[in-house]
Amino acid sequence: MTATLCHHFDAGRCRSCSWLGLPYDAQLDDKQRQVAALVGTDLAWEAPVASAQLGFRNKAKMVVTGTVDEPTLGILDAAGSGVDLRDCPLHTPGIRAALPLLADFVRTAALTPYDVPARRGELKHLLVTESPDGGLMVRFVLRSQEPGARIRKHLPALQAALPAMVVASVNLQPEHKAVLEGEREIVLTEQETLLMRVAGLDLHLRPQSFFQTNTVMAAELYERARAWTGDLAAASIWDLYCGVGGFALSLARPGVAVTGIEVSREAVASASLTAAELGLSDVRFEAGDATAYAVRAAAPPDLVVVNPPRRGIGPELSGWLESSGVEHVLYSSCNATTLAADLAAMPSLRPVRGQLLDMFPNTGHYEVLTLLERR
Ligand SMILES: C[S@@+](CC[C@H](N)C(=O)[O-])C[C@H]1O[C@@H](n2cnc3c(N)ncnc32)[C@H](O)[C@@H]1O
Repeated sequence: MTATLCHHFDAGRCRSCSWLGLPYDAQLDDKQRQVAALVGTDLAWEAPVASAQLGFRNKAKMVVTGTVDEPTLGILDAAGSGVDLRDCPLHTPGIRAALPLLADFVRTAALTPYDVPARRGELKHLLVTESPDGGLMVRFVLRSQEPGARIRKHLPALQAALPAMVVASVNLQPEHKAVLEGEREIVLTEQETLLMRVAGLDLHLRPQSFFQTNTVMAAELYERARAWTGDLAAASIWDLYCGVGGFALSLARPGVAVTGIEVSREAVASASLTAAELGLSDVRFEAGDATAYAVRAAAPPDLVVVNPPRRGIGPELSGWLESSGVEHVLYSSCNATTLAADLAAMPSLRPVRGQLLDMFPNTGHYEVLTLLERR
């Protein structure tokens, strides 16, 4: 077999990048064919936006296994054993440089890796996010607070070795189940948010808030949202599933009422902080369910942006959009199959413009932005 860009893939240790064996141009062509087949061929498709094939992933979600002296940072294989992927080439350079130092910290602070079958140990995951300017947010997902004092004690030494780490926190995930993180977060640093400079905005990101995993593609997405909707003369905009407010804040203009709705309170707090810093008094964010907000609203806005998780917006919200009278919808989707199902439930809203953005190179996944117009 021809060598790919990743020695873990070639050795069969990690197959997460299942398309790595395909040349990058062929990956993009296949994705474009697939999205056109699902969403339609009678709209104006713009050329796909290519990503860097490596070094693009701004978030590492490392399962920690092994022992205190020899921790493994990576994934679990089919047999449940840890596979060390601390040099995964998808991660941004700052994350790659930080992971060996964090492995050293596991030893120094004596953080026993969690042993899934034995249900013993403390440190479950290390979650690391890098901002475009090289700042790092490091989160220790623990079973209990037991190692908390040791983390605090040794944190100054870690900060000295890793000055890019501007936010550090502990997340408590006491349950024995396959979820990445729990509800309780304890921020250990004075700084509580990572500043993500994207598309000319300084977006605050608190722990427990979603951010697009490919910062360059996120910027492309928000810039397109601005360009595609700039001449729609919308006086009111909703950004449903708004996260830390990337779309809402990109579309904010004096005199335009923008409302962002998002289920994560931490993301809403992040977005509200950015809006306040920018002095945007017409922009507000609210924690809640996107569908519930829409169906209870007194009147629909002129433009709705939706950017749901992989499951899509579902029949209730698409049914509401169909009958709402909303003139334009900007739908950003990471799953063209659920996008196609949602579009089928909104026959009065016709896709007029579409573009694939390669948020997830080397896999079959991608982001697709579509502008829908009422017929
Ligand atoms: C794909 S992310 C998009 C975030 C944001 N638009 C961005 O550009 O970063 C989907 C977001 O939907 C939120 N979410 C999930 N279910 C939700 C619901 N029922 N109502 C509102 N927000 C929800 C998630 O917390 C997440 O922040």
